Amino acid sequence: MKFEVLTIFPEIIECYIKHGVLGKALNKGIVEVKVYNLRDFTSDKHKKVDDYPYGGGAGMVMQIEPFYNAIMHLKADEKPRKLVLLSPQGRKFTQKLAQKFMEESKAMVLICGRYEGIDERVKAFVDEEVSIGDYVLSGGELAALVIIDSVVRLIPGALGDELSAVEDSFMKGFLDYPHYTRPEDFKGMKVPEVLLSGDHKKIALWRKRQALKNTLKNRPDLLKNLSPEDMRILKELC
Ligand SMILES: COc1cccc(Cn2ccc3ccc(-c4cc(N)[nH]n4)cc32)c1
Repeated sequence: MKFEVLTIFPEIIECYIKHGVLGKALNKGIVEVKVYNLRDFTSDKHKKVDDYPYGGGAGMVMQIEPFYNAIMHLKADEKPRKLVLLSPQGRKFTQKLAQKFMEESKAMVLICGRYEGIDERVKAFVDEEVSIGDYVLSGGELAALVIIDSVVRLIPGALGDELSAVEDSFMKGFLDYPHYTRPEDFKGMKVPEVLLSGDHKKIALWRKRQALKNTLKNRPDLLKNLSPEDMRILKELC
């Protein structure tokens, strides 16, 4: 899968993708990430990318021309790609949308604005406008990295442990269970006995109960379409 990122801060993307799961996926050739500096698609000597908003108001707005020139440059190879604009006003990004992007797109262009946003006319050239949450970031780069990271984790072979992607919380419709590792006793804080029992059936049940308990407490909105068994466990918790 190929990601092409349009930004005025390429170093934000380049620094992050070298590490962790993404770094391994890049080294395996499962993923390719190309970053384009929008300033390279300007036509003035100052490489200007923003201007004052028509109609007045605080801050600056990013001009359409660099985005248009960059998008046309990418489209010149006539290969299919999904163009995604990051924005606080976009469609909410979820694990389900990450799965959809992974399944449907061989290549994605992630368009990152800055300042108070970008000229509305850029939206005529994109397929999706996506928000990663109900809060305002300083630009689209972090949102682009969230999308790249969560989509890459779903690509078969990317994690090296197929179970991880499948087991990831949200895939099952509720939050994750608690995790523990050595030491067994840290300043009197002990690992739950059941996890030391070796009884895999008991451990699986304990983990399911804990996951449902966590979900009921922090994200009851996720508790939809539960299986009869999960519903039974949930009722015991209430
Ligand atoms: C457009 O409305 C804005 C109003 C005030 C500031 C900003 C800053 N900003 C610029 C480009 C940009 C791209 C994405 C995001 C963003 C995405 C999510 N989920 N939160 N924030 C924020 C961005 C934008």
